[in-house]
Amino acid sequence: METLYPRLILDALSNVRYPGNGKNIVELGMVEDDIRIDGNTVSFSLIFDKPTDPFVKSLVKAAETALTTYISPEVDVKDRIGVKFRNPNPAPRPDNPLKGVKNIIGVSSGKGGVGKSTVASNLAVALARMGYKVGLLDADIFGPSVPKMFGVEDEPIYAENVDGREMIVPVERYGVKVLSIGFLVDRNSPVLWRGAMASRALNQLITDALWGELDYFLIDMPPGTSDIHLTLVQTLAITGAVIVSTPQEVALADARKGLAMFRDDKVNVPVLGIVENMAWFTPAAHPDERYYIFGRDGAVKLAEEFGVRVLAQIPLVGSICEGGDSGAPIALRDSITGEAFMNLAGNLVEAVDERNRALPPSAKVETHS
Ligand SMILES: Nc1ncnc2c1ncn2[C@@H]1O[C@H](COP(=O)(O)OP(=O)(O)OP(=O)(O)O)[C@@H](O)[C@H]1O
Repeated sequence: METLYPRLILDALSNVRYPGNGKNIVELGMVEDDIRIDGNTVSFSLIFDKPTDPFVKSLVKAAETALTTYISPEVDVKDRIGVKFRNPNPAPRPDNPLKGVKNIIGVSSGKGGVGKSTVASNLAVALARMGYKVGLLDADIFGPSVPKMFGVEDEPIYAENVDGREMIVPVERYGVKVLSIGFLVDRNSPVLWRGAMASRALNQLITDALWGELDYFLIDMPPGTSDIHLTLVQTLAITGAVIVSTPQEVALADARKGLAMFRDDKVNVPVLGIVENMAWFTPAAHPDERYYIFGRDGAVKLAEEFGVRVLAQIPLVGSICEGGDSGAPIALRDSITGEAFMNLAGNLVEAVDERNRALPPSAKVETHS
């Protein structure tokens, strides 16, 4: 066998490619400058970014094989390749950034404009009226309407220094702690740009905000299925999802996609139930009459199909819309409609209790970078 020298070793190792980017381990700087040669015996180290690199074992094996194949089968390198990591202890992501929060509920819809924010806002107020500690995060980048529904659009947002970290203080209204993506991302900027900004801004609203102790943390999610949903399930262990739909066919078709997304193996968020909004129209002058203008019981049938609860049927009434516009959700009032949202809150509490008894806590969705 010819005499070994470092260049020969490096030339042989340049045949080993890092899976994924196709570059060889020498040009990637993965071969440490510690090659030792003693007769036929060769030892050196390979440097990986982090211990979680999935290719550590296979690349060590490939490097051994490269030396015995391209130089000589007599090269003695087996079990002599060390492994080092540039970031041996990557800062662990906080497992649950909301330590004091018991239940995280995503309020979602397949289609825009079905009343998801109205339901989320009234549900939050109703839970607070029942005595629970409630937070509401408006994550709907396409139409952040929670600030308007709570009348806090022009409220200044303060930060408080906690242990050297600037923490955002949620606005408190009607017993609910509220923050909205609309506070951070300019509502007049184009949707595309907002999308790019949104994931970071959302993370900030979750991890850099003083949510404190909460029984229920509601998230008004964007309609449909999007990157924002992925960001949320990766940042938070969501207890369960509530799907809002009208009885209309097009809304139901989209709600079905939303249900499938939450149930997907990779997302795996339990669906707590469906809220049928605008279930019927009741004119103010004829409170006993019901007109099924968007169809009848569509969401109820969808719930049956997927084996989930109907958490509430909310009628289409002028006072719900007025409540939203005036910044005072209808659930604050003791009216028939206010009562509908109190019932929804009661049913949700039951569904969450049942879910927590039957299933282990949700886990965040892990992805490989
Ligand atoms: N049950 C209801 N009765 C009367 N008006 C309603 C009802 N539900 C929602 N609305 C009104 O419908 C409009 C849309 O509601 P909302 O903003 O809650 O929908 P959304 O699904 O969150 O929409 P987006 O996807 O744009 O965020 C609002 O003006 C709201 O006041």
